Amino acid sequence: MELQYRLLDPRLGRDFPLPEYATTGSAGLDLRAMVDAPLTLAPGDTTLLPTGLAIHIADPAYAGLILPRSGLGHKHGIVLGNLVGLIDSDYQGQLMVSCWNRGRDTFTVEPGERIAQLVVVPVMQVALRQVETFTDTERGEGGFGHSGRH
Ligand SMILES: O=c1ccn([C@H]2C[C@H](O)[C@@H](COP(=O)(O)OP(=O)(O)OP(=O)(O)O)O2)c(=O)[nH]1
Ligand SMILES: [Mg+2]
Repeated sequence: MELQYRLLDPRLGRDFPLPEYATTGSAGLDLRAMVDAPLTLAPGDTTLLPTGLAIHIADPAYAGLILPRSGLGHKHGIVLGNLVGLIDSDYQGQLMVSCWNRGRDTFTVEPGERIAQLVVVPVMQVALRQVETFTDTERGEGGFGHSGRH
């Protein structure tokens, strides 16, 4: 599908590549930290990073998810302050990345660095209908380890 975007930072597409799928099978588009200068993130700190990009998904049957990059998350402890960012289909503002250094070392975010990734996923909006009881299932209300560990 086509996704409309607006460039909010002139460096995108000039000094830094526009978001693109790295391979034909990639699910995510990398988002860049469009900070003016290197930004130091002490262990435990969280900062909101601009991406220089706005998207308008438009169709309520889709949403965007902002996810960590696995290399940054695993090796450097750089994940998202909100764990996962949810981008509504009617959101037209700048995509922002809540960047959390959950690691033990200081991390410096460089201008234009790929800091997170955007995945567009199908979504189903539901019609809520209140009932008094549900049709029985094998699981019923069992959860949270109810089926054991192994
Ligand atoms: O990582 C994120 C998460 C959200 N957003 C934007 C897009 C999203 O559509 C909007 C609202 O997000 P959400 O509904 O998760 O936040 P909220 O705290 O409920 O804010 P609101 O009251 O604006 O819905 O903020 C981002 O840019 N980055
Ligand atoms: Mg909300």
